Amino acid sequence: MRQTNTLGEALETLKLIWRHREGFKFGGRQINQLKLFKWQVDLENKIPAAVLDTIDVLYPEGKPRPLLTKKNRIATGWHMIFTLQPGVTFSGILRQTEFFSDACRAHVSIELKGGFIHMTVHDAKVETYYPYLWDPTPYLEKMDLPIPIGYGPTGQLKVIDLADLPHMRVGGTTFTGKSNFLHNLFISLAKLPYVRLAVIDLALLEFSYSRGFAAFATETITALRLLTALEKEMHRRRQVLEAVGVEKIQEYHSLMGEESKYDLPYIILLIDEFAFMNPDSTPETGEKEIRRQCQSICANLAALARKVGIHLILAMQRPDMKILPGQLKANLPGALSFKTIDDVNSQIILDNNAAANLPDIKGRAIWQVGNRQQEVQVMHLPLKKARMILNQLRGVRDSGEWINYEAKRLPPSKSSRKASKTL
Ligand SMILES: Nc1ncnc2c1ncn2[C@@H]1O[C@H](COP(=O)(O)OP(=O)(O)OP(=O)(O)O)[C@@H](O)[C@H]1O
Repeated sequence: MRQTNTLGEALETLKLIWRHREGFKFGGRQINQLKLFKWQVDLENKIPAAVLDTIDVLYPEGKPRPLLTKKNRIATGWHMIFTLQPGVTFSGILRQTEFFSDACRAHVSIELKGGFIHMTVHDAKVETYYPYLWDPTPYLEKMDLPIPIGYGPTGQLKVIDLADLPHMRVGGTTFTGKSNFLHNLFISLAKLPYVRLAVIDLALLEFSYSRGFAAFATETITALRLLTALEKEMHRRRQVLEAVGVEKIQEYHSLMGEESKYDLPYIILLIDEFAFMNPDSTPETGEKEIRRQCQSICANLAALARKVGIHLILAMQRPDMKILPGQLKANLPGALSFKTIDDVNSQIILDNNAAANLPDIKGRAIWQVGNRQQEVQVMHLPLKKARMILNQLRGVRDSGEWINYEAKRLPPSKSSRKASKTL
């Protein structure tokens, strides 16, 4: 009988002997078929076993505990359903998510559905590199603002509709891929002819290539002017929608026809580094006031602008509670976090430690909406390629600034509208 070296080989051999019902040797020892079969089953059940062990530790014997009623192997890992016993609460289990993640060495999401606890353990592996390749066309039938987030464990590209989301927060320490993602986002949105972009680049993240295509500010004083113009535009749009008796920009577009997407385009505001708007990090009174106003307009836009088609993406390296207070965070429901330097930073962005435990892979991040999360690998878009794509878009689009925030003129001129439609 042959000697096996690896686990894979051992399992292959198992299949063979199962058919022929003979004993065989593994590592020099005679293993009986039944033992090996049990070993395979144990391996398969490693995750549910880790979850049950964690429950044993968290809910000592004799005390009420969640009871496993169903487990299924799914493409991305395991899905388990638990019944809630009297004395066990959903929020109590949710608070223990980190323990389950640690025990399974995988991301765990927990939800309450129909009175049952649904736990999903994502133990599938994510590939380490994907180049930027993005065509929004197949998504436009169902989505207004499709954006690619990254590839998940199944090798599927996670695409979301920013129009539904409606705002996002992006975190992660330096050199992990945050800027790359923002360029992904910018270029992907620039491909949509009924989108206008605004960038506040306080971190000087090389967004200067977007000048003339997007409204652009690199200092807090110009950022304040830009934000003020956007806030006015938000109020103007609310009146426009009110006048025709609709509540949301989508209803306006469907009532007034495709053409109206160019009269009332979506506006996406991208801010990096949002923490530079913290008034407490400057001693100058004048600058403090500018930052305070910037922050307050951002909070207003996050709370009120989604229905009128203005969407925010706020990126930050080291957020704190002052820069991302609970209310603002609640209004930015989509979160993408690259690796953070510690649990505290991960907690601020995601409300859990998942981003601190990410592997050291550039472009690897956690995508989270509510308590659903998944690990993704963001596509790599080198700056040179971003510049090249934008230059091609400039060729078919009006390259004049669509928003003259100094003069507070909005929305884009007729000429830019005509040019956009040819894209
Ligand atoms: N998705 C990705 N795939 C492969 N490489 C990536 C990816 N994202 C970023 N990189 C590479 O990792 C390095 C850091 O990326 P990036 O500048 O985006 O990080 P960052 O976190 O924004 O850093 P900083 O805040 O200092 O600008 C770059 O060399 C970039 O080319």
